[in-house]
Amino acid sequence: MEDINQDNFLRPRFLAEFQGQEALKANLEVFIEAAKRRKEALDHLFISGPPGLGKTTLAGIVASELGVNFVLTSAPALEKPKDLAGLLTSLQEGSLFFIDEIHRLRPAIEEMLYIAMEDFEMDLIVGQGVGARSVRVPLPRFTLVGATTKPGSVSAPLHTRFGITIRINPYTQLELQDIIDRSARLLNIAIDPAAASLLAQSSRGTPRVANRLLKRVRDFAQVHHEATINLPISELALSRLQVDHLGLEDQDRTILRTLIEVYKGGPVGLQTLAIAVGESAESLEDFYEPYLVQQGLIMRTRQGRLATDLAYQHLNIPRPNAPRDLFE
Ligand SMILES: Nc1ncnc2c1ncn2[C@@H]1O[C@H](COP(=O)(O)OP(=O)(O)OP(=O)(O)O)[C@@H](O)[C@H]1O
Repeated sequence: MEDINQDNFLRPRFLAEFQGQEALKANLEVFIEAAKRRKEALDHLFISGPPGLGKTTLAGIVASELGVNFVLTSAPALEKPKDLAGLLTSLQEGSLFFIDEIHRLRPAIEEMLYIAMEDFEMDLIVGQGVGARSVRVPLPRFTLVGATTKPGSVSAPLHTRFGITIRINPYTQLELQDIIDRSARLLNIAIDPAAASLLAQSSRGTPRVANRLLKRVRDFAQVHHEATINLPISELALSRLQVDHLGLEDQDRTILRTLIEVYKGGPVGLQTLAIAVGESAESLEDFYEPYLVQQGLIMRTRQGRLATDLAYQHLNIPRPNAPRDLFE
């Protein structure tokens, strides 16, 4: 089980500690400073990007930089309008209200949020039975931060109510190396540049993965009495963790191997492939596939998923001649 407190401990609190994403940070700095000078709540902020890239971290940083309180929830936790009403009434002037997975809001909750975002008001039902009536109550001016891994699934009316839109893209190798160096300093362990570089390369462009690998490699270093995380101990740890030089783990390779060996490289439908590898279609599509596609190992086509030449090479499986080759 991951140490949650330690994860929080590694979480940057201010913009200056948030590594990489320079263009995005520079813009945010301006928006935060302007809101502070006007003594107004920041405009509603929409953050999209793959999991583990720092959406929650960034929202917390914005709250710290603004010096406002941070209220955090996620769309699946908001089952009934009263769940949202409870949180809205707990907000203070300028509060940052963070809703994770905002693409999963129920329609009734989304409608309620429109009024809260636009008019800073909320409809409350008072009384019971035939005497029940709806009264509109004012809310403090707050900033809604909506985060999602699936911006395309957010309804247009909701999306257009956000004044600031940010997309976090996967981190570069150098940015990840900086994140690993910072985390190693905080964890009080030395790391060689070559080892940091290998871990960065194996981190799938994702700080959360980088921190996880660092903590596991630290375990190997400590058990092997190494005061510094060096290249050999990192290589040993990654091979024991079955993480290869592209950052693929066992299940990633199972997906590729199934596609190649069972379905002759595809095309095969998402559902069929998901069942074959024992995953839900959603987790295959949202969690595993984006990185495999980004690395050029899988192609998404209308007919289904295809393994690329690179996938065959990566798994060291000879690619059978394509039919057209037979006629050449
Ligand atoms: N830019 C960064 N610099 C340093 N550390 C970072 C950065 N971004 C993320 N992290 C680290 O990565 C971890 C994951 O970040 P976070 O939980 O914010 O990701 P997320 O994108 O919100 O994930 P999810 O989409 O699953 O909610 C954090 O604990 C933090 O330590």
